[in-house]
Amino acid sequence: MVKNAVECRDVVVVRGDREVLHGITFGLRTGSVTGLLGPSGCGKTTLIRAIAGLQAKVTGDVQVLGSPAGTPGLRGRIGYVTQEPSVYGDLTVTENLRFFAAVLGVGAADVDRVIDAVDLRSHADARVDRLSGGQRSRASLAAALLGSPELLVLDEPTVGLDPVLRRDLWDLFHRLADDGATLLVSSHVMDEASRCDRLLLLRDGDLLADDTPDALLDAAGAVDIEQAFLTLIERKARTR
Ligand SMILES: Nc1ncnc2c1ncn2[C@@H]1O[C@H](COP(=O)(O)OP(=O)(O)OP(=O)(O)O)[C@@H](O)[C@H]1O
Repeated sequence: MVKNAVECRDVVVVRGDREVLHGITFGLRTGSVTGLLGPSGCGKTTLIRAIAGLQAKVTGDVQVLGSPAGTPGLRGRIGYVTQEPSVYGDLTVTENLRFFAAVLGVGAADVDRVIDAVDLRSHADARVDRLSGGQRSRASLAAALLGSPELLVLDEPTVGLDPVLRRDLWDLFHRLADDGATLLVSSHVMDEASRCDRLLLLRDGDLLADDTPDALLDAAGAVDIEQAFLTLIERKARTR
């Protein structure tokens, strides 16, 4: 088994005529939940897309499950949830999942498993365009869970969810990691940080920190991750 599910080395990404990631290096340990945190526009989606193999103009090295990102054989081994719902509005939750299961060549039994995993059983027969925003994003997450991918890259999966659902989803992420999956979960909500095994703090395309939540708090002498983030920014500004 590869020890790190993802290895990024000196990753630079240009979008339009701007460099938006400036040389990012980190690894994601197999079987862990890593939070990718940082303010809007700092490059979280871009980094996730680079790992999913969907981002143009990437230089440096992005290794995913032992192969370069974007290698065709990786497709069925990665679950990627974008910020936009990736399910069809005019189909029910179950119809969507049966369709994606067929595309992936995954058995129908998996459809029931993922519906229960995201707690959508009561809306399994509802059309997706009649679901709330949070229910729709859970339907997208369910689609990404089909086939039990080894790596899950989730772009802000908990936006718009109430605290109980957010807690349930984080519990699900940890259960998946306990079963061996590796998860990278982006968020701009700093209070989600404590739920992660490890954190990547991104700012303006640079990696400010790569550590456990506790180690980050200790290093910054902070009581919460938001304060730790601000302390790290101030320290970085002083060393410039
Ligand atoms: N299609 C694009 N063309 C050019 N620049 C882009 C494009 N998409 C994003 N960018 C720029 O790349 C930078 C990083 O964007 P990205 O979407 O990765 O940030 P983010 O941290 O995910 O933000 P958010 O939390 O708001 O989703 C931003 O400055 C953004 O303006």
